[in-house]
Amino acid sequence: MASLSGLYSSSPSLKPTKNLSFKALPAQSRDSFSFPHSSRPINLPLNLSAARSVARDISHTDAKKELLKDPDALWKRYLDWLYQQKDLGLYIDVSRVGFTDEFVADMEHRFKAAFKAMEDLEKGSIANPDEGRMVGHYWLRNSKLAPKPTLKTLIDKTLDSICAFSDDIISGKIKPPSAPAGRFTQILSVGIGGSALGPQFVAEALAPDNPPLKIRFIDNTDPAGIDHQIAQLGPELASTLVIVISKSGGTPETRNGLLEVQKAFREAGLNFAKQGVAITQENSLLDNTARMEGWLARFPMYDWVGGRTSIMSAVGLLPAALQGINVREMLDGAALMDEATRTTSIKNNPAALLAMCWYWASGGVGSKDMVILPYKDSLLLFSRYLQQLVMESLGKEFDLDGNTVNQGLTVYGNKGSTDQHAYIQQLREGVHNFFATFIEVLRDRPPGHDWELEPGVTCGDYLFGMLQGTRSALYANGRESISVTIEEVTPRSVGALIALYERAVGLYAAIVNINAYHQPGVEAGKKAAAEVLALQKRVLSVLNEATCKDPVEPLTLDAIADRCHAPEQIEMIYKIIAHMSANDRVLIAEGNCGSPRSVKVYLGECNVDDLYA
Ligand SMILES: O=P(O)(O)OC[C@H]1O[C@](O)(CO)[C@@H](O)[C@@H]1O
Repeated sequence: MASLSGLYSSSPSLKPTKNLSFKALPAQSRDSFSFPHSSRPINLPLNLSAARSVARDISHTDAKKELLKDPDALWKRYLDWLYQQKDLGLYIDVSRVGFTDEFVADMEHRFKAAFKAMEDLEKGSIANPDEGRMVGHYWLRNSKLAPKPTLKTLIDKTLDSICAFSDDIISGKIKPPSAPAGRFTQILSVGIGGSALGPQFVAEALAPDNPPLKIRFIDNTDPAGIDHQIAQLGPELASTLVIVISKSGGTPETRNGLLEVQKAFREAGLNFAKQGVAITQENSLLDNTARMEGWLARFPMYDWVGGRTSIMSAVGLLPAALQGINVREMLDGAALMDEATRTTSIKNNPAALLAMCWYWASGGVGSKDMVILPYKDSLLLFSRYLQQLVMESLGKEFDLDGNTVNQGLTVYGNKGSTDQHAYIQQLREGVHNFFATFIEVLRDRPPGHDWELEPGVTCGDYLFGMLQGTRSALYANGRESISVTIEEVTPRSVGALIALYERAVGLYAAIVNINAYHQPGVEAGKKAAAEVLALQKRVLSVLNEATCKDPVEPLTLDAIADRCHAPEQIEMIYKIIAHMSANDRVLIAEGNCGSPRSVKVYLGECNVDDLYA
């Protein structure tokens, strides 16, 4: 299983033939809302080296105490640093982060190079040197930026074809072959990592209550999870559009999800190909499979777009469009934010502001975690989305010069005020190893739906109060926070939020001198998983041989490891046998499972074909 070739063929690779037991192993009005800018900085006596100190705690600084004692000074700091992007109705408040003027001056210097690197990236430089790739997600929302006319055409044509296809699906012009309703009603999205998190976030944030097609996801190789999704579809499988998403086209979890779904289609007497859509790079295994099997449609992923920044490619746009989400608005929001984040002054660049605060709060070495707290249910998955964007981009062992740096920035969070009843206790009073980002949404409900549940107070006022209260309570105890405010959750604001964080990650990576666009660490786990499955095949083959003897020769774990030429893998062999046993596979184990050395194993029956395979 070390090689991924043949992944998309549907022949089962392991052929257990009989069950056995080796049981029980322990198992407002937008126009009227604007903030003024003041230009009076507050001098906080903290410096860059203090920022780099892991143990730094602003509650112990005189400056912090001064600010707390002096609401006017804090208000001035607020006004001085408040960022607003009027067209997007987006605001960023960094006043509750304790950076100093000296720190900002030092950062201005560092950001010069970062802005230049970003400019070069947008012009098509090989910004991902380890993989020799350009990094072009910014072109997706402004194709004029693409460094070659052919790329521009490709981006534009793909967007047009996504919109046309989804219109045809929604209108029923393209019908499922055997659905009584005559229209596709469901989407089953199969993909993992960047090929799932973006579509999941967008669906949760933006899908209308009654979308033209409802979406569900298979984003793992958990058989029970897959069964659950298929079972939930029930007879609607016949009107389900299955979108298989994989940039590489060779990710095992996605391959497995596809094979499981194809099996369900066969069992239901349905023709999968007529309901299958692939989003992948040209000529990938998935692409070739889809082409050869004659799937309903194929959409391209590009070499120059990374999985975790693929939300504005077909990966995010097709599922969104099919749910009735205005994808062009989402792209416009992102494009506007891209423009805003090209400014080369930190104070006027929202992404640079974020990156600077991350650097300050985490000492530029990830010494504090970033807790993302959107106070809006529909933004629940934002922190999960950002987890991959930030951690897969910034979590790197080496810098661009080959020095060991073990960089990163840990991201977690769910939503407020829900989390106030879970872990905010520790954030306020416990170990001081984080900084918070509040995401505030001004509009509580669509106009005309609000009511006062007590005189002068709405449900949304409570949510607002909880956010502001938590922000104040954290600050009063020396815990720093950033607040990002949007007016409403719309395709534009969601596009803008995504673009904001994409740019912040890119800038931060540049100031700490790492490659944000590769993920070498993920490969080690994938390789090791492939090795485990290869070992399992060897174990089965060895056991089969012993089972085919007359009389059957039960084997100890040592004997199995020996015959697999893998004595150093005895623990893994034990785990493989235990796992197969727990799943009623063909093993017969004698002895005491609790004491592995006493166990002897053989198969339920000899498979002669496998002997000569
Ligand atoms: O889209 P693919 O190629 O299936 O990859 C899925 C995910 O796997 C990763 O490569 C990490 O395993 C992510 O970067 C990516 O988003």
